[in-house]
Amino acid sequence: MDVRAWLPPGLLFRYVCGMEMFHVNHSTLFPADSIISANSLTRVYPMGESGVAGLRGVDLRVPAGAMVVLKGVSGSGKSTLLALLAGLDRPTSGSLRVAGVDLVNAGEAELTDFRRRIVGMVFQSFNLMPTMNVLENVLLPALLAGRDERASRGRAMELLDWLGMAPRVGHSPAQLSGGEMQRTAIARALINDPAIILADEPTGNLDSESSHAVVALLAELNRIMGRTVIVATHANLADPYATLRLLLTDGRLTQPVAD
Ligand SMILES: Nc1ncnc2c1ncn2[C@@H]1O[C@H](COP(=O)(O)OP(=O)(O)OP(=O)(O)O)[C@@H](O)[C@H]1O
Repeated sequence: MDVRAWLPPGLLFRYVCGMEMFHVNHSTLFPADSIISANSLTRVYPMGESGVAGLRGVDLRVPAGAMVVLKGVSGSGKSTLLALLAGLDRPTSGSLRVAGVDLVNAGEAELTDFRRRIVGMVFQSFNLMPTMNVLENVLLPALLAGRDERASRGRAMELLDWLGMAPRVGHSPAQLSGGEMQRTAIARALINDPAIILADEPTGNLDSESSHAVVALLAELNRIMGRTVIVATHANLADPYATLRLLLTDGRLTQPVAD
């Protein structure tokens, strides 16, 4: 599905022609190197005597500007890997560099800064703040990052407008459909202009039409706006857009397929 069929009329022109908020092509910021590189990455969750292995030695290179589709059955380690890439969790052993940041040795302040500026996350369960309206949810990461409120409000409105959410900015999450909640979450993920979008089962709670729209949107963020996108999913919807397909099996990467 082409996102153009889904974008509100009139917005496509501004979007394709380069709105001010999408002027950075991040693939040019990390030209020579992989934006993600991991060696022997492991994560063992403390439990019982031996612990539970979430990842068992993952080697990974992701070129800047890639559209990665990460698959694997339930429990294979997809969420574990995304949490490490997002700096939400630390590996037990191995090395991990994302956008030039050493996520194994980074201090807490550097990690917080990394989470705020480098990555944007989209979750299956949306994770919107129920007491905040749509605009406030989108603004939150910008305010936490210490950005100018007035400028951020303008950017949030542009993003929400682009995502067809302008009529809903004052609504609370409980008043939204699943697709609208996910579009709000995508706007929130983009507010700090991250180089990398990490999406963990972003269509898991959506109907078929909204699922297609969200996947197409992520693909457009990759293709037109140069974001590196990693989508963990059971579904096949994102496959046609992938430039790199990865399969996790029991905590190990198997069958990396580059197009
Ligand atoms: N906090 C935790 N404590 C203990 N074990 C965990 C924890 N999180 C994940 N695991 C275990 O690590 C392994 C990988 O889990 P993970 O959630 O990464 O898989 P997944 O592929 O994302 O699964 P799903 O598709 O169901 O979300 C599983 O065996 C899981 O039980």
